[in-house]
Amino acid sequence: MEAPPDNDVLWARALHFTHPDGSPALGGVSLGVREGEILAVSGPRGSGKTTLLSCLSGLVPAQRGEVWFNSVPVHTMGPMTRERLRRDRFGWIDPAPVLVPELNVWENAALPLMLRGTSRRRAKVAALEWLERLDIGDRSRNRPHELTQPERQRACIARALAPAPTVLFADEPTAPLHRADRAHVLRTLTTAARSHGITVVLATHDAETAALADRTVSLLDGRRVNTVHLPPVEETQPAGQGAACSLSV
Ligand SMILES: Nc1ncnc2c1ncn2[C@@H]1O[C@H](COP(=O)(O)OP(=O)(O)OP(=O)(O)O)[C@@H](O)[C@H]1O
Repeated sequence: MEAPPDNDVLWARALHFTHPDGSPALGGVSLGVREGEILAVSGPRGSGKTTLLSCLSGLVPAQRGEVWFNSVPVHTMGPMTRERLRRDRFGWIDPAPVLVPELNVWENAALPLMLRGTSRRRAKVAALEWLERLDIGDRSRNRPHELTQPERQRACIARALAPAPTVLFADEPTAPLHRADRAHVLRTLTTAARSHGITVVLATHDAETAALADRTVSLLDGRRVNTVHLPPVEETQPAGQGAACSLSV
């Protein structure tokens, strides 16, 4: 078995994934992510970005191929070990905000820290700090249903950053935000990642978002291609349809 390079925090080789209904999603994707790097995974809708992040993070095991985290094989781990790895070392941001409705905003943001064993008091301090940075400190005592969708997404981003994960998987993290909010939240996210040495794997079909990354890996139909030219997200229309793109393989 080929060993991953030492300076890659994540390394994947020949990942294949087919969904249970037979839909092919990844057709042999290999990549490396360096420590502290912000890597964009770009491609039009349905190109396999979410599936790739799910396999890299150990959320779902690829049917074929290898994933290594800090030179430890993830592809041979059992479900409990993968779960612990995700809880202790990884963060995840979904394209749509999902919060626990019974908890207020700071309790939601503090949850991953408390699951790692941090005291409630220290977790609260960290959660409030990140909520402030994301401009929703004044909503910290509200329940999720009292927030707007963009505010809920900011809370999810604070929740992902508060534990300073080794790797943050961000799947279209600014999808529910307005254009003006998007730039601010992305800047906060990338600045936080750089100052805390957090490695980010950022799935996006938006060229402007991908431009903030150190490097971009492009996907098309579950395979890596050299370039996918994506329009800024405002030019994609009508909503819900695949982004127009041109590619060079
Ligand atoms: N749960 C599922 N069951 C069956 N097929 C799926 C499922 N999720 C995704 N797919 C299919 O797998 C392929 C890759 O999807 P994936 O969501 O990984 O792409 P994506 O680039 O993240 O797209 P999007 O930007 O729309 O989220 C697509 O053909 C998609 O239709």
